Amino acid sequence: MSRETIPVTVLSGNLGAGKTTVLNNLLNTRTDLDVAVLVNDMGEVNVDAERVAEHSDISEDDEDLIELSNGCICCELRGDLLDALAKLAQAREFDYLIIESTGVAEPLPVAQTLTMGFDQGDLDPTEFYEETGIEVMDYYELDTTVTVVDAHQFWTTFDSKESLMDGDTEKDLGSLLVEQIKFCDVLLLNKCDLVDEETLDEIEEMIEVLQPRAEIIRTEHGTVDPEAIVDTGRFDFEEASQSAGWMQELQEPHESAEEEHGVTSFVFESRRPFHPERFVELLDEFPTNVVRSKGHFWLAGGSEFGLGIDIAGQSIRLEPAGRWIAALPEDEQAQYFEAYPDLEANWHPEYGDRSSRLVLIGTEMNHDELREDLQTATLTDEEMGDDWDTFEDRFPEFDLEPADEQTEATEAQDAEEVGLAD
Ligand SMILES: Nc1nc2c(ncn2[C@@H]2O[C@H](COP(=O)(O)OP(=O)(O)OP(=O)(O)O)[C@@H](O)[C@H]2O)c(=O)[nH]1
Repeated sequence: MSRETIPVTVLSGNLGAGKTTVLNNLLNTRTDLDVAVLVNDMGEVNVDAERVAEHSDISEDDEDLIELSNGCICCELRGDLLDALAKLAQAREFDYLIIESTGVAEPLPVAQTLTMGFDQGDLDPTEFYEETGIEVMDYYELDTTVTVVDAHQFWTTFDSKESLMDGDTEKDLGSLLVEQIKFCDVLLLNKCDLVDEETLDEIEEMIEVLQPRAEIIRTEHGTVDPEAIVDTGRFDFEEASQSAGWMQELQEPHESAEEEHGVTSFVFESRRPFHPERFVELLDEFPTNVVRSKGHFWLAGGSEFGLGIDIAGQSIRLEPAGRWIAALPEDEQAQYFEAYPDLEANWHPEYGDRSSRLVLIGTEMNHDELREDLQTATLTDEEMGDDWDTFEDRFPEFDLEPADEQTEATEAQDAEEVGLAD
């Protein structure tokens, strides 16, 4: 396949709607396209990029996977986005680009950045651009904008708008959802497995009012025919640039996601395991303004493997996140030490690589308080010396096969949607 410009699909959608799931499904569906991926994440740790690397053929060291972390490509990282794309196109040839934006990204400014390059009112030219003069439009062409909507969380997120209507001009996740719905060529109404038919019809009616133009596709677990979102040719610059928001967006200076939506993120890291009972209690009462949390953690008593955690709104999903390197046979450990030179520096003499790392994203979060709550759910000095198997444990049991027989497929089957409160 050869063309003058590389077509681009941009995936947007609220926090936890299923963008990474859609992307991974797409990458695992064979097409004749050589696809490159750019993943943007709010946190300083790009968990989404890690999950793409884990669940598809693309690895994190691969030049096909570009990560932009610690900010949002619709606001403070617009210049970085342009630089990264220009450098990527210069470095290698590929057929198609997919961009996964953060859950707080507005698709309209992302589309403007891709179609107008540095020619936007408030975007300062970067050093790279000053030196090379390369414009993103020399290489790329926006093909399809896709918004993934979480059907299960739809009304909760949508209604959160009403509480802020009383003269409060600050934008909230509800208005962000509306913006994401309004600006797209294809809308994937995802998580349909969690919602009854009647509710789905109601949601669709509302979406059609907000967005009469887009194709709406109902999906479960992000499964969609690639042809519906890749190389559709649906994005129309003329039409988009005449939309009410386009000019307004160009005239207003961009605020960061934090200023505009009150969204912040932070990373919690610990080299101590979580206490199974206290951590469950914390998750049962998890503050509702933590909209999204993802990462992996170490649970006292679970010395073999880490657990992946994925909280999106009210749903908590846990799955084995792979065996600790410290739990592998010595010859396999040696291979990891060779491949990852940094591993040794972070190796604990007794516990090896066992640790927890969670990214939390939310609105108006009190970082110190949350950090302290999480800290309190890890073992105390005294408990570190106790027999960890005697702690009460309400976490689901996961059986992993012996290390050498373990496959990604069996890990995926082991994922459990949990209601820990039950
Ligand atoms: N039941 C159900 N769960 C889903 C579906 N799609 C995705 N999920 C789960 O929802 C959670 C969030 O999915 P992601 O793909 O990470 O969502 P995202 O939009 O990339 O999230 P952010 O990058 O944080 O904005 C994960 O635990 C998924 O496994 C679905 O259709 N049904």
